Amino acid sequence: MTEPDWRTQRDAGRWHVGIAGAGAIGTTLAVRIARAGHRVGVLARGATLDVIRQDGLHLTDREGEHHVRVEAGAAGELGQPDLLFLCAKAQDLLALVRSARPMIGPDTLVVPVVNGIPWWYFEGEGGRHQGRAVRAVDPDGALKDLVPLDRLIGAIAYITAERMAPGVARSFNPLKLILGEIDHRPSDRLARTAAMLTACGIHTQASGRVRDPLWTKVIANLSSNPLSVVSGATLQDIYGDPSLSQIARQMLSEALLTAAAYGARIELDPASLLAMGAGMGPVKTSMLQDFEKGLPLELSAICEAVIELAELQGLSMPLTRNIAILARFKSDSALRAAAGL
Ligand SMILES: NC(=O)C1=CN([C@@H]2O[C@H](COP(=O)(O)OP(=O)(O)OC[C@H]3O[C@@H](n4cnc5c(N)ncnc54)[C@H](OP(=O)(O)O)[C@@H]3O)[C@@H](O)[C@H]2O)C=CC1
Ligand SMILES: CC(C)(CO)C(=O)C(=O)O
Repeated sequence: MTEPDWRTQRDAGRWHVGIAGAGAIGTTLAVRIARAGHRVGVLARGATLDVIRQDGLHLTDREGEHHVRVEAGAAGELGQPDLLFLCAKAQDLLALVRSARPMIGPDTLVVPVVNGIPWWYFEGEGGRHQGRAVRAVDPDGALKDLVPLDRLIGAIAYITAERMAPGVARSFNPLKLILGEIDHRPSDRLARTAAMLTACGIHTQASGRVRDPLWTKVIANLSSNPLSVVSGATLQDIYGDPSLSQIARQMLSEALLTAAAYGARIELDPASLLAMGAGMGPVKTSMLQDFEKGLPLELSAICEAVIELAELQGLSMPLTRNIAILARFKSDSALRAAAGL
């Protein structure tokens, strides 16, 4: 994979950063980056766009309350930035990328900040499935066609952000990102991007093995998110209640076996992960929160893609599959009922 010409003057200068999707994560990133003096353009739609145009973006974080004015509009109004973050739920990503496509210029780095297994998982990894699509998240290969691979940077977000209203977010934990080239090579563009974001207060680590933290995050999400929807339980019960934690432990084992089959190095052992989860207290997972708000769930990227990857290795994830089916059924029924069907 060749690296496109990467203009070195960005190193010291003002970056042009695009944010597509102005929800919790997009607003948090946009505010921190704009506050640091970079040019930020936000692709938004509907009421969110109206509010951003009128009132700008608001973020409350550990450093206080911040308000910024940014460019906002449709892709055609925002130019082609140096760096474009894609910040949507997995099931909305394709529509977002279609809208944002004109923003991807010959020098634009594209960073999807989306939980779960990404569509590019098998790109640049050189394994026996090299180039294969992940059907659960990119059934027709449309994402692969729309985002040039040589512009793509993988990302894992360790951020907890909440969208309070259109254009308004809050985030009270440290803002952490892990970025990595999808073919795991070190690169200047990765180092410079990480340095720029860190200087904005988003502590960004450049990883030479981006699929390792990706699996770690997926495993945490997979062992708790669908189970939280099925049971209505908080993290403290999922990982701490004697019966529920048995299910979480078994799902954790299934996911760890799959990750190991792909050569992932997971830093956390199951006991520490369970203890950490139980210690998080009566916190609702993001998926349970989405379910309670009547929103679609990120089951395709967090569960179904992992089961697909397991099957490619001849592994089955029986408990995970059943919990995912139950969560999917519960979500689809609720969405149908809300639509009067
Ligand atoms: N929030 C968090 O703490 C964390 C989230 N993540 C992951 O990050 C990703 C983003 O999550 P989050 O920011 O919370 O999600 P939100 O639902 O808060 O934000 C998504 C945003 O994307 C916008 N959007 C979706 N489709 C389009 C489209 N076609 N055109 C324009 N805008 C669009 C939505 O627009 P509209 O305003 O119109 O609804 C919304 O503003 C998810 O995968 C999530 O799991 C990862 C770590 C932590
Ligand atoms: C808190 C945690 C890790 C639980 O899976 C999470 O990321 C989520 O709620 O989506």
